[in-house]
Amino acid sequence: MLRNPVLKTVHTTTQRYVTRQVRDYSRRALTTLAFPDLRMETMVQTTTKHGMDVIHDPLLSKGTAFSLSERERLGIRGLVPPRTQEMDKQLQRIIRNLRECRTPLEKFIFMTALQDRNETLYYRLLIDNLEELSQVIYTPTVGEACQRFHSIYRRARGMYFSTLDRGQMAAMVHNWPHDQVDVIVVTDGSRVLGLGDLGANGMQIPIGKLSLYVAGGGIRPTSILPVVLDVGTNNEELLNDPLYLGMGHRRLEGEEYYSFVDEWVHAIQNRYPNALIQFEDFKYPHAYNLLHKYQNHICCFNDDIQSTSAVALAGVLAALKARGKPINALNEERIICVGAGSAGVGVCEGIIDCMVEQGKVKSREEAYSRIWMLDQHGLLGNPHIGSTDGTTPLPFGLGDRANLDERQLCYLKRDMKDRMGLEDVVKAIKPTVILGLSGARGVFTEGAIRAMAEGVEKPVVFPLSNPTHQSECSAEEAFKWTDGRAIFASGSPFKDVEYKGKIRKVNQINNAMSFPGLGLGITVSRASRVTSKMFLETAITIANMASEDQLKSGVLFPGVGALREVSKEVAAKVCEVAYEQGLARAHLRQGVSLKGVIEESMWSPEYVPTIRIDGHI
Ligand SMILES: NC(=O)C1=CN([C@@H]2O[C@H](COP(=O)(O)OP(=O)(O)OC[C@H]3O[C@@H](n4cnc5c(N)ncnc54)[C@H](OP(=O)(O)O)[C@@H]3O)[C@@H](O)[C@H]2O)C=CC1
Ligand SMILES: CC(=O)C(=O)O
Ligand SMILES: [Mg+2]
Repeated sequence: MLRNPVLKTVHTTTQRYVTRQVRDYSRRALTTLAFPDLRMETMVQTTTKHGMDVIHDPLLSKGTAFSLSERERLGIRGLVPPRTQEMDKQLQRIIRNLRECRTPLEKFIFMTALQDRNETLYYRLLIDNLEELSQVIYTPTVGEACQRFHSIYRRARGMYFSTLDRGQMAAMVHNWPHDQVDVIVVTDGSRVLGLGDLGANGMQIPIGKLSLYVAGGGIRPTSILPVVLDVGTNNEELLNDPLYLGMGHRRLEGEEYYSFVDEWVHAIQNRYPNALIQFEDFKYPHAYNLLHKYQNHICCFNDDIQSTSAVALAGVLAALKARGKPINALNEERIICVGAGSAGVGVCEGIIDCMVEQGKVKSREEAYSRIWMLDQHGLLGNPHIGSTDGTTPLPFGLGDRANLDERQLCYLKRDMKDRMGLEDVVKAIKPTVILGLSGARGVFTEGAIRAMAEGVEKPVVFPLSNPTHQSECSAEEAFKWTDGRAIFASGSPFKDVEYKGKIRKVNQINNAMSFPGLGLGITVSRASRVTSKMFLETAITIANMASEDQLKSGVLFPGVGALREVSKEVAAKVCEVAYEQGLARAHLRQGVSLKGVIEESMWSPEYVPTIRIDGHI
């Protein structure tokens, strides 16, 4: 009889399926530690494949590392070079070849080819060189890879649902070859990083994000699913490019759009009811509308809104600590946010939630008064100031600000002139923190940052837009304009800067620091929903990870190189919240250490000692 509560609750399916799960080497740790009833010490993976099919399956292939007896058993004797070479030798060769690639895009193509040949080796290489290679498979290079997707396309990965597939999605989801999917990243490609509408080319984003789930969060490579919802594109260049691989029509909008997404959500829910769905790079306001539509009904979140908010809040809290202030003094900050879209509003909502939670503001309205928000027209201010009748009380006519929605209107400053430029806003309010989520290169001007630096000893300057060339300012500019005093973080990596003979530390604030841990925590606890408390606690967890010495030197929290460590901490906190909020469906035995379970649950890229054909001994 099956007594594993996770398998019992989650997979109300056949004995054959459950047995396959338990035999899966990569789940061994989870079932062993959390659920000793199902202790399986097997080191064997079975397959129905044979010969070349084994070698060409990236999830099975060991390349040159197949042992002689395995080669015999799997019918691949003579199909690979004779000398058995273990992973360390393979890594040496791969790294040598990778270093010979001349451009970041060549490295990207090289990494993709490796992933297509041998996923175990791909993830080993990625984990061992996470800081360097995250810049290849993720931001900034992934941006160029998306722009060039239709030119560099080689091999299928992930699933596409297009307008050709209306009415077919429920059947189509069964084309995906894996019965268990834990994490899905889905985009409609409408706002890819700061690069705009890239249509179906956006597929590289879910693929890159999911690689980080595996490498940084220990999610199994067989349990991830990258998805593009191809609802068309409004990108003229792509529409006119004969090599473009997506649908050649303009984007669906309105009811047609939302019913398309709804069909997909239902189809996915039907096949993978427990999978975590991450909405990624949907343009504003679709991003918010979809989040609000689904967040209380399925296990989902929006990465740009929510996990960006967690990691940006972590950065701001850690910056308070670096300035010697307690983290519950957030309400004393004066914050400018340049960008009033999904990420800008999402990040500011997270800051507001935190101020309210800290109890130092009397109301949510008071918290809003601490944040000044700008969009591409300038400050969200009072359109009546400066007119002949500057005293007309709002909301009687917002003029051409009427397009702002209720989320953005909360930040509107009735006592300040609408559309003030950044430098004027800085001079008027003397900010302590400036956040960039605009996707617009260079909007943190020299004048604005210099003016900010006059009013605060340690200005917190976070240009968070991606990829690098869309950043609101560079690290070098920020340190130069603040005379080296900035506490700096960017969305894509910059190198540390030497200014006046001293190394100034650059931090990376990217949602990649939070979503792998979140996904791990959700998967281990089998939480049914993702809640705002999970993001708040994620932020506090990350904010508390740097040592005093690191904070003093300008390091706010560990970098991408330490992502697995960060993910363990985040996952433990997310699990804790899931149990506290009654959302967890995996039963933990009394006395079991949560961190221990999480650590043992993390998939690690090692070749399974023995691969065998199903049914053979
Ligand atoms: N570091 C990280 O982890 C993350 C970074 N990001 C980055 O944030 C950026 C924005 O993403 P997102 O919010 O989803 O995009 P949206 O398109 O939803 O929002 C962009 C916002 O920026 C405003 N904007 C555009 N140009 C300017 C300008 N010149 N000056 C001031 N504001 C401007 C827009 O104003 P208007 O509405 O008037 O057009 C809009 O409010 C992207 O570059 C993305 O890469 C996003 C998520 C995570
Ligand atoms: C990092 C990320 O999700 C973005 O720039 O959109
Ligand atoms: Mg994104």
